[in-house]
Order: sequence, then C-alpha cells, then structure tokens
Amino acid sequence: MVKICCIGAGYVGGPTMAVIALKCPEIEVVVVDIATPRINAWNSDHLPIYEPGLDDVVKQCRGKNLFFSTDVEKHVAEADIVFVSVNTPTKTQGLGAGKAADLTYWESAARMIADVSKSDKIVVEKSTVPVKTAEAIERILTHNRKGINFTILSNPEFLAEGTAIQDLFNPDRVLIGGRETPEGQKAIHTLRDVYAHWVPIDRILCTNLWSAELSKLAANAFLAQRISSVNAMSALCEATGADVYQVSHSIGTDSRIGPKFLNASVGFGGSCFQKDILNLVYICECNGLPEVANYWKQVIKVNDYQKARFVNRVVSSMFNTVSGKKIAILGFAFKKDTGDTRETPAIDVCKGLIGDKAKSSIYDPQVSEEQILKDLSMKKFD
Ligand SMILES: NC(=O)C1=CN([C@@H]2O[C@H](COP(=O)(O)OP(=O)(O)OC[C@H]3O[C@@H](n4cnc5c(N)ncnc54)[C@H](O)[C@@H]3O)[C@@H](O)[C@H]2O)C=CC1
Ligand SMILES: O=C(O)[C@H]1O[C@H](OP(=O)(O)OP(=O)(O)OC[C@H]2O[C@@H](n3ccc(=O)[nH]c3=O)[C@H](O)[C@@H]2O)[C@H](O)[C@@H](O)[C@@H]1O
Repeated sequence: MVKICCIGAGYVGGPTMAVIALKCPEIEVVVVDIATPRINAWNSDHLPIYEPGLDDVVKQCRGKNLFFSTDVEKHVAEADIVFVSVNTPTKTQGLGAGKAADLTYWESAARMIADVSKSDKIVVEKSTVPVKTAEAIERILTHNRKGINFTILSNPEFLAEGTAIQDLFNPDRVLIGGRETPEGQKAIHTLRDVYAHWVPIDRILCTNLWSAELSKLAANAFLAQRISSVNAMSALCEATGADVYQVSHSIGTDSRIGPKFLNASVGFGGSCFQKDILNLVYICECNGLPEVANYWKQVIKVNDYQKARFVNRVVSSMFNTVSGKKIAILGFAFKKDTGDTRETPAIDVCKGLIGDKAKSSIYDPQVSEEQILKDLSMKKFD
C-alpha cells in the first residue's frame, strides 16, 4: 500500500488530501500538523475550515484511509510520498522583509524529513514557493541522508477557497515538475498515477522543477493583474459615466480575453495574491530585473488604491464624514463561502470607516466576532 503523509493541515493540505483519499481508496493518507487544536478539529464534527462539500468528503474516508495526527515524525518516517503544504507567508523582518517569502516553516519541515527518514521518499512541494526553492530543499535533504534517496517534485496547488472541493474534483490542470533525470521522471510518474485516479491524463502537465514553481506565481500574478486592470477601469468609468459591468461584459465576450476574473471589486484579498506577487517582485529584483519588478508591483499598488478609493467614496458621498453614522458591513471574509479573513479588503475598509468614527456593525456567517475584533486590532504585518 502506498503511504502518503502531508505536512500542514491547512486550507490546502486538508481538502487536497481528503480528495486524494476519497479518489484513491487503496492509498493511506495521513495529514499531520504541529497545531494540536487544528488536528483535533479535523478529527471532530467541526472541521477547522469551512469549505462547501468538505464535510462530506472527510466523513466518507476519515478513519478508513484518511487520518489526521500530530505525530508528525512517525507518519513522515512511514510515508513513501511526503507532501509539504506548510504556510509560506511574506517575511516581516530581515532581508526581503515585506516582499520575500518566509520559508522558515518549509525549512524546518525539510530538516525534520531529513532527520526522521529511514527509507527513500518523494518529497512534494505543495506550498507556493519562490522559483528555485527545490534546489535549496534538495541541499537540506541530502545533507545527512544516510544513504536515503529523496526525489523532490513541485506540485503547486491551484484551488480557490470557497470552491476547493469542486476545483480538486475537476481541476483545469494538475502541474507536476521534476528533475530531468531518470529518478526525477520516475517520481513524476508515481505522482501522476495518484492524480490519474480521477484527473484525465491530458490535464496532468509535467514540466521541469523551475517551470512548475514559477508557473504557480505567474498564474496568481496574471489572475490578480486582471482584477487590478478592471478595477483601474472602474475608476475611469466613474469619472466618465461608463458602466464598469457593461465594459467588463463587452471585453469579456472577446474569446481572446474571456469573461472570467473581470469583476470590479473593492480590491482582491486572500492569503495568496498579494503575497505571491510581492514574492515575484522580490525574485525579479534579485535577478536584476527592476522593470519587470515594477510592472508587477503596480498590480498591488492599484489594489491598495482601489481599497482607499472605496472608503473615500463612501465618506465623500455622506457629506464628507461618517462620524457617528451607523454603517452595516455584510461579509468580512475575503470572499463568499469561506471563513478566511487573511488579507481581506474588509479590514482596510472597516479601518478606514472606523478611522472616520463610523459606528460599524459587521456580520459574516462564517467569521466569529472574536476573529473580526482580532483582525481589526492588528497592525499590518502583525
Ligand atoms: N489557501 C489557499 O487557497 C492556497 C494556498 N496555497 C499555498 O499553500 C500553502 C499552505 O497554505 P494554507 O493551507 O492556506 O496555509 P495554512 O496556514 O492554512 O496551513 C499551513 C499549516 O501548516 C502547519 N505547519 C507549519 N509548519 C509546520 C511544520 N513544521 N510541521 C507541521 N505542520 C506545520 C501550520 O500549523 C498550519 O496548520 C502556502 O504556501 C500557500 O501559498 C496554494 C494554493 C491555494
Ligand atoms: O494560490 C492561491 O491561494 C489561490 O489564489 C486564488 O484563489 P483565492 O484567493 O482562494 O480566491 P479567488 O477566487 O481567486 O479570489 C481572490 C480575490 O479576488 C477577488 N476577485 C476575484 C475575481 C474577480 O473577478 N474580482 C475580484 O475582485 C475576490 O473577491 C477575492 O478577494 C486563485 O484563484 C487560485 O487559483 C489559487 O490557487
């Protein structure tokens, strides 16, 4: 029996592994995490994340071939394939602070894998990481390998929160990058066979390691860039009397542009778009490409502009002050069908309104009052 262990029971690790377990009944999947409350929640009736359809999938396979555990070392040691799906937030201190990805969690997971392994393993980068991370991880893994062979693959995840289960059941593509060596190609085939249980083979794209790593950052940058483009247009629409919905629809019917991701908004949020673009900007700067870095930086600048513009419009439309005025804010998470508030534009909007002394009443069916208060009390980079 093939054994899979996934390090990191978060928004990606949990749903992804639950779907692998469901679709591959002959594979044992164990999701491990250092956060005991999170693992306890995965083992309870109240899963730690809200995602439509997730409860059903977990209920079908938990205790059969899907397990959640805090015994990280034991399950990593026993696994044939180790997915690493730990968080890779923006660095808040030191070199590259405010831009570069913080790989502390990744590095400590890699060191632990190297320490506890007693058999050959395929180590899969599931987290979004800077291009060339696999090279550094390989160095860590092979440093004290005691004759053990580690083969590293990049298999970035493209699910969106709120539709994770649907995206995992029916992905546009699965991307697997590996070394162009016999061992690398063999590992790619092993992982491809896992996904081939339910994903048509022509949707499983196999590339070299660096293309897979960079494609993930590029995909998020392109998606976010569309939103900033339409949001920039929305400012011009407001100035000229054009209607941004009509403009979006009109351009989206051009099959070369396509209709998706053209909804003007208060700005994109979520744990990844901003983080991944900042990371891309940093990589460009490190590679001596300031023009390319500046191009992508603009996507974030327009997003910040859109959030500020929204608050200013609300305030100016109410006689230039919202002081003492009661404002209802419906929805606090960064999008519908999730309870995730990481980088939600609602934080900037609420802070802007509260800063002007509005009396805000905030409600979101998936976000607790405690979480809202915590988010509103934090400074950026807390
Ligand atoms: N959230 C999303 O929709 C998507 C996220 N990603 C990427 O996937 C990665 C994970 O993201 P999320 O699941 O959202 O993060 P998360 O923060 O929800 O989960 C990460 C988990 O890893 C655990 N962890 C950290 N270090 C550990 C260690 N050494 N050993 C065991 N557990 C450890 C943490 O306790 C946490 O529960 C990130 O790189 C992110 O950019 C990619 C696609 C979609
Ligand atoms: O790497 C990641 O974390 C993921 O990031 C995004 O997924 P996610 O952030 O979960 O959600 P999206 O549906 O992409 O929405 C992101 C933000 O953009 C906003 N948005 C989206 C679409 C649009 O047309 N306009 C717009 O403002 C949403 O409201 C939301 O705040 C990508 O869509 C996923 O493919 C990727 O795997």
